[in-house]
Amino acid sequence: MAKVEEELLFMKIKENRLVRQAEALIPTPWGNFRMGAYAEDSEDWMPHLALVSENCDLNAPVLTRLHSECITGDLFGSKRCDCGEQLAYALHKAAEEGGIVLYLRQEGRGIGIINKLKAYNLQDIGLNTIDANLHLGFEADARDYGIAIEMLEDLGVHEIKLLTNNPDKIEAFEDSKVKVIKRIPIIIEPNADNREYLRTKQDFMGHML
Ligand SMILES: Nc1nc2c(ncn2[C@@H]2O[C@H](COP(=O)(O)OP(=O)(O)OP(=O)(O)O)[C@@H](O)[C@H]2O)c(=O)[nH]1
Ligand SMILES: [Zn+2]
Repeated sequence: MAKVEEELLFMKIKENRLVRQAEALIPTPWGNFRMGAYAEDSEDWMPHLALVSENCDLNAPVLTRLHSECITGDLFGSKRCDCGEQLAYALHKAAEEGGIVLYLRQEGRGIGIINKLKAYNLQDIGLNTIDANLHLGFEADARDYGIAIEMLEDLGVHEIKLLTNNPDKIEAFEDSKVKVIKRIPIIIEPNADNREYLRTKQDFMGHML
């Protein structure tokens, strides 16, 4: 690609920033949150969501969770992973001490629900969560956390206490204006169905479990 074309493309990418399209008060079992929906355009049906608890001080270091969508775990309580319980815990902590839960539309570590279901079938015949992704022609983890940084910048957050066990999420903030001043673990008791999955995250993805 010619240099000028490259620069134009770069400018275009930079222009396509997420915009808070709408927001509203959402009372939950854990407490009241303001939910903001972020997308590049208002027709987007899958915007990323920011849930900011009503007691959140955006000027202080904010307890923050980056939660990637997992419809099987978050909505239907699938025991194949720890997502549903992690989401409930994050909302509870955010409501308790003031905080933000970013609900990122990166289902299946960025491969989408159709491919995640295919990956589950491969796991049922012996592949682990990483190899199943690779077998389908994807990266082990196809997520990009730049969206989360954009959302936090929009909210005026400068420092966060990140609720995670995933080193990639911490690394994603290294060159950003938003600084991770602390990591808070989010450990869910394993069950018979997710024990192997959690072990793979620990042994091969560097998760601090
Ligand atoms: N491709 C694929 N995705 C999975 C599988 N199990 C869970 N997921 C997805 O993994 C993602 C879990 O992400 P997060 O809840 O952000 O957590 P994490 O990356 O494990 O890191 P933590 O912050 O430590 O919880 C969700 O998008 C799930 O849909 C699997 O076996 N295969
Ligand atoms: Zn899950």
